[in-house]
Amino acid sequence: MNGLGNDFVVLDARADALALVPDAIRAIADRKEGIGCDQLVALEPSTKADVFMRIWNADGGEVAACGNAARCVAALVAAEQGRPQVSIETEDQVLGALVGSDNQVTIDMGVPRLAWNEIPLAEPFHDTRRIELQAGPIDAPVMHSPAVVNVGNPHALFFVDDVEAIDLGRIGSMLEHHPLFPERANISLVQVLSPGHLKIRTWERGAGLTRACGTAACASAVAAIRRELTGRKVKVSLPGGDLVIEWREADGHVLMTGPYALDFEGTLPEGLLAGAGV
Ligand SMILES: N[C@@H](CCC[C@H](N)C(=O)O)C(=O)O
Repeated sequence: MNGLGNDFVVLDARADALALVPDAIRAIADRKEGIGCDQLVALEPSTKADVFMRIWNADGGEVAACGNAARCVAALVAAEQGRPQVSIETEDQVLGALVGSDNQVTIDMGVPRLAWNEIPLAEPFHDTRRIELQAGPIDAPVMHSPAVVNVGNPHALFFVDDVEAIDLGRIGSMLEHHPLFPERANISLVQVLSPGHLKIRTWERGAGLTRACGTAACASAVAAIRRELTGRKVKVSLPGGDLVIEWREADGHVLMTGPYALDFEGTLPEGLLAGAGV
């Protein structure tokens, strides 16, 4: 499946438990030898929600949130259950979802975490709207003072004049592994096009440059709203398409709305996992 080009292999492990080791995940995610995806997702039984969604990045590391995959999984479960409202448990929280008849899915991503130790950062910062971090030559940093937000996973958001002018592919890994981020971080460039419209590009932790990152869109909107650059509802344009993000005033929840797509349905090719330790 994919959400705006952020692609996933979704495995149904509800009847038969899966024991995937990182080598197996990397083998499936490999774009040359395997199926190829940004994230691998397993559907598991849940006692708290309609389904449990386990998520691994292409590098084999397990993570607690994936906005685009949540829309895809919500659409699958809603079709199975024959109702538009479903819930998804993750390692982080239970997400509510509403699947529309127009291919659009809204996910309630919960309340963003903003304190330095919730991101987490390696050292205290009182104001996470802007933290001290410079990227580029010391005397002329091209990127500096990112906002940081956790929406189930850690994000650093660099506000820039033009997201296309920076070679994110070159500096993304270095920023992802910056010592300020003890759990590493997803790195985004954010451009304010208008008070209702952001444009972003994201280097994903454990996956690299992506066509779209749902949690990055949520984190970017939260950061822009905290800096009073936009209203509480914004369109976020990503290389793969658009999402609408609302940070609801009443309860502080972030709502993400966007499409999903089913690319292919079948079984894993035989031999793909041979020698991968499954
Ligand atoms: N593609 C996802 C985010 C996947 C996890 C992320 N790379 C992390 O390590 O936290 C999305 O759409 O949110």
